[in-house]
Amino acid sequence: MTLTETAPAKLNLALHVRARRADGYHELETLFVFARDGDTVAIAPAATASFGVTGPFADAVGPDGDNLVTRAERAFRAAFSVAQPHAVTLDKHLPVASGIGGGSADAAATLRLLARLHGIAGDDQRLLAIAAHLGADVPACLLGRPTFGSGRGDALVEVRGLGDMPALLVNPLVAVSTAAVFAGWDGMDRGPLTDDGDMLARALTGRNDLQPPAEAVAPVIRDVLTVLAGCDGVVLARMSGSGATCFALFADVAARDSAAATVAADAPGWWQMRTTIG
Ligand SMILES: C[C@@](CO)(OP(=O)(O)O)[C@H](O)COP(=O)(O)OP(=O)(O)OC[C@H]1O[C@@H](n2ccc(N)nc2=O)[C@H](O)[C@@H]1O
Ligand SMILES: Nc1ncnc2c1ncn2[C@@H]1O[C@H](COP(=O)(O)OP(=O)(O)O)[C@@H](O)[C@H]1O
Repeated sequence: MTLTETAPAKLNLALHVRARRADGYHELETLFVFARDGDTVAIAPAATASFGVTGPFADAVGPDGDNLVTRAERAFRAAFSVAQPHAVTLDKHLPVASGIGGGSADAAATLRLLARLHGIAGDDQRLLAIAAHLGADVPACLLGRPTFGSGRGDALVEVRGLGDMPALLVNPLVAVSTAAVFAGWDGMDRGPLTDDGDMLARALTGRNDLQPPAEAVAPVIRDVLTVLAGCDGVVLARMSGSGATCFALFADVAARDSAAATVAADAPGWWQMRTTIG
C-alpha cells in the first residue's frame, strides 16, 4: 500500500523580525499560508528502508540517506517505536533553499503520511515535537493551514485564510541560506504585525524584514520584485521567508496568467509556479 501527499509550498505573507535570541534563533511574527501545489511525497512499508528522489530539483536534494524526509522518517519510527521500514519517494518541484519551505513541507508531509499509515492522530503532540525538532518552520507545515506564527515561528494560532487567491511564485534560481540572511538582519525591531483586519489587510500593512539582508546576499531579488510589482492586477508582491522566492497575489486568474507570461518573456531563466493560495 502506497500513500501519497502533496507537500505544499509555504509562503510568509509578512515576516517581522523582533529580536535576536541567545540561542542563535530570532523572535519573529509571521503570517503563514500554503499554496495548492508543491512537492509530492509517497510512502510504502518495505522490507528495507530506501529513499528515492525525482523531479526537476531532484539533484539539489540528492539520493543519499540524509535529508529532511529521511530525518522525519527516522524520528517518527524512534518516537513511536515502529520497527517497520519504509520506502519513501520525493518528487521535487520546489527550488531548494528558497524561502518557501520545501524541505520543511516535505518533512511535514512525511510525518502526516506515517501518522496515517500507523494510525496516529494527526494532532498527536509527539508529531508536533518531532516537527519542531526538525526545523522552526516544520510545525506550521505540519498544520498546513493559514496561521499566525510567533516565537521561532513555531508558536501557532490558526487564522482565517485568504480564500482562494491566484498567486504567482518566482525564484531567480539563486539558493539563499536562511542562517546567512538572519545573520544579516540589522537588529532593529520595526514593530509588530497588526492584529487588525483579515489576513490580507494584515499582510498589506506588514513587511518582510528579511528582504534587505536577502537582497544583500542576492541583489537579483530586487529585480524579481520590480517585475512582479509592475504587473497589472497585483494586490501584493513580496519576498517569502528568507528568499529568494517572491510571490504576487492577484484578484483574478487572468491577471495572474498574464503576469506569468510577462515573467516568462522578460526572464526565461527564472523559475515560476502558478498556484492558488487558500
Ligand atoms: C525564515 C523562515 C520563515 O518561515 O522560512 P524559510 O526562509 O526557511 O523558508 C523560517 O523561520 C526558517 O525556518 P527553518 O528553515 O525551519 O529554519 P531552521 O532550519 O530551524 O533554522 C535554520 C537557521 O535559520 C535561523 N533562524 C531560523 C528561524 C528563526 N526563527 N530564527 C533564526 O535565526 C537560524 O540561524 C537557524 O540555524
Ligand atoms: N527534502 C528536502 N528538500 C529541500 N531541501 C532540503 C531537503 N532536505 C534537506 N534539505 C536542506 O534544507 C535546507 C533548506 O531547504 P528548503 O526547506 O528548501 O529552504 P527554505 O528553508 O529556505 O524554505 C537546504 O539547505 C537543503 O539542502
